[in-house]
Amino acid sequence: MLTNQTFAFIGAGAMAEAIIGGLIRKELVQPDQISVTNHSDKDKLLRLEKEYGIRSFQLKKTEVINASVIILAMKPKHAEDAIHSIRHKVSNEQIVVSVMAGISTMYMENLFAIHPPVIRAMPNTSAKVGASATAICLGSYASSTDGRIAEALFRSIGTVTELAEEKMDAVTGIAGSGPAYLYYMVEAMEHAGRQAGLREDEAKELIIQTFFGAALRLQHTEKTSKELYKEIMSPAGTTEAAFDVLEQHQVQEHFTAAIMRAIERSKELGNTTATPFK
Ligand SMILES: NC(=O)C1=CN([C@@H]2O[C@H](COP(=O)(O)OP(=O)(O)OC[C@H]3O[C@@H](n4cnc5c(N)ncnc54)[C@H](O)[C@@H]3O)[C@@H](O)[C@H]2O)C=CC1
Ligand SMILES: O=C(O)[C@@H]1CCC=N1
Repeated sequence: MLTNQTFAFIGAGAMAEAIIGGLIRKELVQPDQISVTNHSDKDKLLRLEKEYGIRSFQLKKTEVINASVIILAMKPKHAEDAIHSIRHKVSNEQIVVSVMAGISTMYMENLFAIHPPVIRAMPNTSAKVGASATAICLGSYASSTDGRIAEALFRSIGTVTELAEEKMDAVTGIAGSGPAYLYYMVEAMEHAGRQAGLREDEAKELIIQTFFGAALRLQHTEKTSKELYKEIMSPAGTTEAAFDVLEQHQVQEHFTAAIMRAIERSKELGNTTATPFK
């Protein structure tokens, strides 16, 4: 499904690179199927060309963007400017895939001069190692074939769930931002390891396997998350001692509130009013 497609990334930041890196690593897409541009950082484009063997291009010099799939990977606040700058370079035969947090398919559709199929996606940076949890939803002009192409793109870098658009903000707060919460917890484990005398490399190996093991266990059991952590707690043991501190500081309540704030922020990012193309 991907062998006949070509991909142009508009935006060459962390997320674009994670997707490009993942695609190339899986070898389902060849480097010559991928091109990339950004706003102004030529050095970054040169590095991407060198590291991944892909091609970079300048929007100004290009009439129609030369790709069957165009991936919008700029910050949400740049969505309007970016779409304005490409709207005459896109045809209805090209699929526009956006990974921007909060930005709705209708908002993007209104900014184009024509009606290209638009697909909103929310991947995460684990794409780089082929393990993103991505959700996608289809805009009003996207056909099921367009959806299958987008699904194949993201399936090559992890799992894909197709959802109703109103669920995309929840996905963004949980899975888009999700790896950051886990890395923050890893950082806490690293701090504790250091304080307790573990070398950095020793701690790292233990922490990574602990995360891997917990994820695998979760995947292969019917037990709830509560049952799983209760299973680890011996009466008056070490885990219970740790949970006493977590509960004393209401860590879970605060964590839930933090994730709800991310979901709310995704909605806020989408609450921009753009000037529709006339
Ligand atoms: N970083 C992450 O973990 C995730 C990010 N996203 C979404 O991906 C998008 C990009 O995020 P990051 O890669 O983190 O941002 P970033 O700031 O690292 O990269 C943004 C890129 O867009 C380019 N850009 C801005 N305006 C442009 C224009 N008019 N034309 C061409 N290029 C333009 C910039 O030059 C830069 O290369 C955001 O909308 C974000 O919501 C989605 C899921 C996860
Ligand atoms: O922080 C952000 O806005 C982006 C969206 C999801 C992950 N990173």
